[in-house]
Amino acid sequence: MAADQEQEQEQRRRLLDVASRFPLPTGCRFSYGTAGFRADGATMAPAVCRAGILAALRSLKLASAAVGIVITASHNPIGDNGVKIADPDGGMMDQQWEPFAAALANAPDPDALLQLVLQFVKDEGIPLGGHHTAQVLLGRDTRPTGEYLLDAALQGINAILGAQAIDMGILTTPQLHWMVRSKNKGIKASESDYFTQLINSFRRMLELLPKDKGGDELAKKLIVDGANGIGGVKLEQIKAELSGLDIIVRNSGKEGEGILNHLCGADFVQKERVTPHGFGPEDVGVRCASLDGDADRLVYFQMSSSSDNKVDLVDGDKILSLFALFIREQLDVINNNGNQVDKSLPARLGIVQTAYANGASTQFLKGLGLEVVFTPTGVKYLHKKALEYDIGIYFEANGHGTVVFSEDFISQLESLSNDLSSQAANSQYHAAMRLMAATQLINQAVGDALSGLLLVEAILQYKRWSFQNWCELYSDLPSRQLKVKVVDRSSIVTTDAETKVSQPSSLQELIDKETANYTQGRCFVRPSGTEDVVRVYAEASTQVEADSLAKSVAHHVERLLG
Ligand SMILES: CC(=O)N[C@H]1[C@@H](OP(=O)(O)O)O[C@H](CO)[C@@H](O)[C@@H]1O
Ligand SMILES: [Mg+2]
Repeated sequence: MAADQEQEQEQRRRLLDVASRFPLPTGCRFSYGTAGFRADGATMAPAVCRAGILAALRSLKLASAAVGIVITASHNPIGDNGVKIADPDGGMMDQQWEPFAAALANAPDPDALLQLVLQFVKDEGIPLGGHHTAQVLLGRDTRPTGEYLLDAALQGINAILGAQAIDMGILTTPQLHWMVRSKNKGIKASESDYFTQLINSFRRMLELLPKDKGGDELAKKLIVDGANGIGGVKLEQIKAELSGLDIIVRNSGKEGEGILNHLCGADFVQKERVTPHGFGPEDVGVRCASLDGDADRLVYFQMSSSSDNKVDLVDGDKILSLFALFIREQLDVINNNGNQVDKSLPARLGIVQTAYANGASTQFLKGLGLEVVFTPTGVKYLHKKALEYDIGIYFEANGHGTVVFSEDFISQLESLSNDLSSQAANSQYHAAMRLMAATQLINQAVGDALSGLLLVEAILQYKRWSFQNWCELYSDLPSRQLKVKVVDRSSIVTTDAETKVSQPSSLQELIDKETANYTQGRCFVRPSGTEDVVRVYAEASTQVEADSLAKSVAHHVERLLG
């Protein structure tokens, strides 16, 4: 008993101590947004330290399963930084804990922080006190504030008795998510295990290419814009082992090549539709890809003319469409009744998008007879929805997405592959093996630009499609995104997967009225979860109309909300 009391005292002392080491600057208010806490990197230490405490508590709550902490601000400017927590399955932290995360980050002083933790631990039945262990894996991107914030996170984790922090180093965000997931599955979870899985499954995909398909081979050359972030660094490490591809990394993050996310990266290319820094007329007609600063987003582009820097863009919606076509084709081959072997693989295939998905993509996917559903913005919503299917494919238009397969589906696929293995020349067998390789290649924890890129490359080779073939799958409707600064963005409340404003109610009426003036008009507004702005999105049949619709709605937002 005395020992227990001593531990309890020690636990309290540690929490008070760490909180006093990271006082909350006055006027600072953190909210757990679309992707965790984000702000100017120099102000983030208190929030990151408290995220460390939270991650350790989460691991304690979940029977000591490994939990992850990623220190990154993704595509945001180099001065920003952020922190988010990965759950044991490698996905985003359960949203039920977000209010506690925010309350903890905003606890005004050490006493308030201690009381908050003790109350939460009691309410949630968390075994705090040193009898149980907790494990937290940490990763960070290349930002200059990363190391300092990592230290803050370590101090937060170490403030919880029994918690162990494992620094996995400088990583892409999806690498850390993959490591957390793998560790909890009992699979080897080091960086080299991650690379081995990617390289081997990519090779496997190429070995399974049909030998007798006509058409041109895909050009081997691929130029990748690494956003001067961690993705380019990692790609440089493995590119020599990616057979069948000749990868050139630009904006690779090497000294002197440029600034993280500045005039480069997936967010820049997708929003501006121009070439990133470091690309020029000599690249016309070459297939190019662009990653964001922490390499969880991927878009493709190609310059069609040397006279300007405009690009033909393949965004997340078209990557999704490519994946959907490929997976559906394999399922069709497997389930085609004309096959020699009477085996089938029933699978519910679901496509998950957000309101930012180009209307033309949704129409295209629905036209294929696929089930398409919508969620609010943010991977935490899309991923969760995708898990409801045997195979769920989700993407945000900005290039963040992946494919998830249910355990049940994978085991059925495995047993089917075994049954068919005696018929190794059979097309059914090949289709099953291709799907198996895809489940290995794609990062099922979270969207991953590197694994996504390799799956794209394998599918383009499989289909013998050029960039142009892919790009012409459908034509995007012209669209425009604007940001509006308002006094309090939280005064906008949305509903119907963010497609409608419920408050202030007059705003939706105005949006409807404006939209009705445009052919194929669609428009919605929502408060950003990562920046202090309201976002306006508009689509219409011409660029001029899309611009004009976005502008007039932005004007209403400004007028109503100041
Ligand atoms: C329109 C847009 O691109 N929004 C992005 C952006 O969220 P906002 O809540 O819109 O700021 O950052 C998120 C995190 O990276 C990403 O998931 C999301 O798609
Ligand atoms: Mg990112």
